[in-house]
Amino acid sequence: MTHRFPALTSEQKKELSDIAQRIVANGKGILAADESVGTMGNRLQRIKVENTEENRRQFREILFTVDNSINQSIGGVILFHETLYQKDSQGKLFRNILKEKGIVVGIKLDQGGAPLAGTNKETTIQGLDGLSERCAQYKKDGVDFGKWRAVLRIDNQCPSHLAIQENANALARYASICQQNGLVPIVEPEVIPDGDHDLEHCQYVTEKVLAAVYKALNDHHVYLEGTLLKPNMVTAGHACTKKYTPEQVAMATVTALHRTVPAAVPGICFLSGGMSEEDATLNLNAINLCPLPKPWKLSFSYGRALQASALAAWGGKAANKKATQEAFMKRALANCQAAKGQYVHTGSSGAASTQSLFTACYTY
Ligand SMILES: O=P(O)(O)OC[C@@]1(O)O[C@H](CO)[C@@H](O)[C@@H]1O
Repeated sequence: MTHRFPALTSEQKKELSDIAQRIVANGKGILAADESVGTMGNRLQRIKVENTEENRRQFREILFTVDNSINQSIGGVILFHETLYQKDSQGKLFRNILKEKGIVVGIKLDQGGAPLAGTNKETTIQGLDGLSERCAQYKKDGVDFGKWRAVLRIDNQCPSHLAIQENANALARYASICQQNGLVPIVEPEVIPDGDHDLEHCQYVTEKVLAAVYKALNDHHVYLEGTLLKPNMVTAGHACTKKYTPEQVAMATVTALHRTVPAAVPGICFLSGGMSEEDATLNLNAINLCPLPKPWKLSFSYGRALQASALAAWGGKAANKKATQEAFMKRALANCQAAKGQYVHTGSSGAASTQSLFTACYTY
């Protein structure tokens, strides 16, 4: 039996649960700034900026050197490997800038998709080989949490039983390896919004996926108090003609979570999945106001929905630093309010904040 061979000591458990709780304390959420080089290239292309290491560094320097009060709304930042070792223009490591603000540093650990033969173009995620060594090195380099994104698609015969089981098992194996190395695993099974399915179908699939993930985490003896979940909100497919209110999205989302995610999990930080910045905030706010039991913190781990206005304001020009930081701060604050169910939409959002950020088949 498991209790005879404990996976973690009580000190290790305490460290993990302290880290997880710090990240989501008081309405704080996560800035997902872990775009791979290719994904960042797509973002920069839209604002006509070349995808060089220096341009990626410059944009991220602007985000990370925002006023210290950002630590009231951002508890953690997920970095890509390259960014973890980059410095600001004064020669200070980004990770130290973040830590001095009291922000927990995280790292993307998955290494992209591989096809699952015999399925309708489904994938599993790679990166388990050598993961323990990578985690150990990252921990030494000041990282306290990891992220692994599994992608599941709703389509003809999808997600298949194989894709659900395989991705759940990889997420659980990753989570176990992270915890052995002192990193809190962010477990991200994303049901992507591609397709014309309705809200009810997304809820059905999301429940199946989350139930499989928590079964696998239990099988792998993962300490749930030292994890965070990063799921999709339950929404209709991007091409669905029927539109749903934030309250309907919230009810479907919290129902799915309530049925599948144990109360031992300290926080659920949603991904934004191509929603506009404003929709991501309004939906999060409605989720926190949803009249169902909510034993976990319900917060955000947004990539696009925290950076779209900031990227548009920057446009690759150092002179736009102030406007960029203001745009970022505004979204961070709005989402922190939404994580407490206190966001009030004023109607004064900039154009960029209401634009859909959807990318078809957003796989890596
Ligand atoms: O959906 P969003 O909020 O833009 O991004 C969610 C996310 O998991 O997907 C991206 C691709 O892996 C990551 O950069 C990011 O952490």
